[in-house]
Amino acid sequence: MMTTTPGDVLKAIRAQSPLVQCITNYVAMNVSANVLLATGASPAMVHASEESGDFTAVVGALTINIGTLSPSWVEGMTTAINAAHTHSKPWVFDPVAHFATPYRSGVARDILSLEPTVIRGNASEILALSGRSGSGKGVDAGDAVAAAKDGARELAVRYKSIVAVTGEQDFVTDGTRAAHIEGGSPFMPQVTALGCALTCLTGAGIAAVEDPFDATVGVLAIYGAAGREAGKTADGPGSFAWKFLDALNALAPEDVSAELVGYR
Ligand SMILES: Nc1ncnc2c1ncn2[C@@H]1O[C@H](COP(=O)(O)OP(=O)(O)O)[C@@H](O)[C@H]1O
Ligand SMILES: Cc1ncsc1CCOP(=O)(O)O
Ligand SMILES: [Mg+2]
Repeated sequence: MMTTTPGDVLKAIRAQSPLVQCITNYVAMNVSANVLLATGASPAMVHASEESGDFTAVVGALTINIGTLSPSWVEGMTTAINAAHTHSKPWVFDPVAHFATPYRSGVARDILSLEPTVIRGNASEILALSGRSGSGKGVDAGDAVAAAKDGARELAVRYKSIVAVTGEQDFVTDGTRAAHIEGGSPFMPQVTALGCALTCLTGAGIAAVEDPFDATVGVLAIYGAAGREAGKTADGPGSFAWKFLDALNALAPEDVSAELVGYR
């Protein structure tokens, strides 16, 4: 049984409103900030190396996303991750399309070697990160979550991380424990940067709750529940996007745990 339920994670985020430093990408900045605010957390997009490490010292958690990379951003990321280690702050890594170019792959490897608290990616990203071949198309997944489970377990052990693989049904593991999370909506992959925003929200979870495994499972369940709710009345990706923010905001803690279908 989980010591901290997904409903507890939602309550903790709302009660503490943790400050989350999101070093994300140009596409995801606005939607990620809105997702954090709607859920009850406090986002800040601070990425310049001149200040990123100083900022990490005062946040609840840091999130790193390589969606729109450049050398100056990588410097900002590295500075922030080093500060996270110095100040014992948990951090999340989102390896967006890391297999797409040699530059991206190299940066992802370097970041991974710093042992993120949580790695969150779609099935194609996690498959490729574990050294298996997949069929990702840029930032979009082309593989099923089930295909990435073995790789996720291996990555979790190798990097001492929690690994979250998302898709139609999500999978989370720390190498020993594992959970499956349902919910969401087929509109979710049709709205850009909802995965990136989930990575930022995972930062809020690990800032608010002690156990990063329970925190990650809880955040995925919150997302799944809000996605399911918004999908009930959405007419397409456009109305889904705003209904999803409203659903995150309106979510009741007692309605979150239904998304959690397997935990051991
Ligand atoms: N077909 C689907 N049905 C329901 N939920 C989905 C589906 N595809 C993705 N999701 C949800 O969308 C969110 C983002 O996941 P995903 O699309 O895998 O990330 P990314 O945008 O990084 O590729 C997750 O909460 C996931 O559960
Ligand atoms: C379209 C795009 N291009 C570079 S980053 C990005 C956003 C990807 O967002 P997500 O991984 O959440 O689909
Ligand atoms: Mg993504």
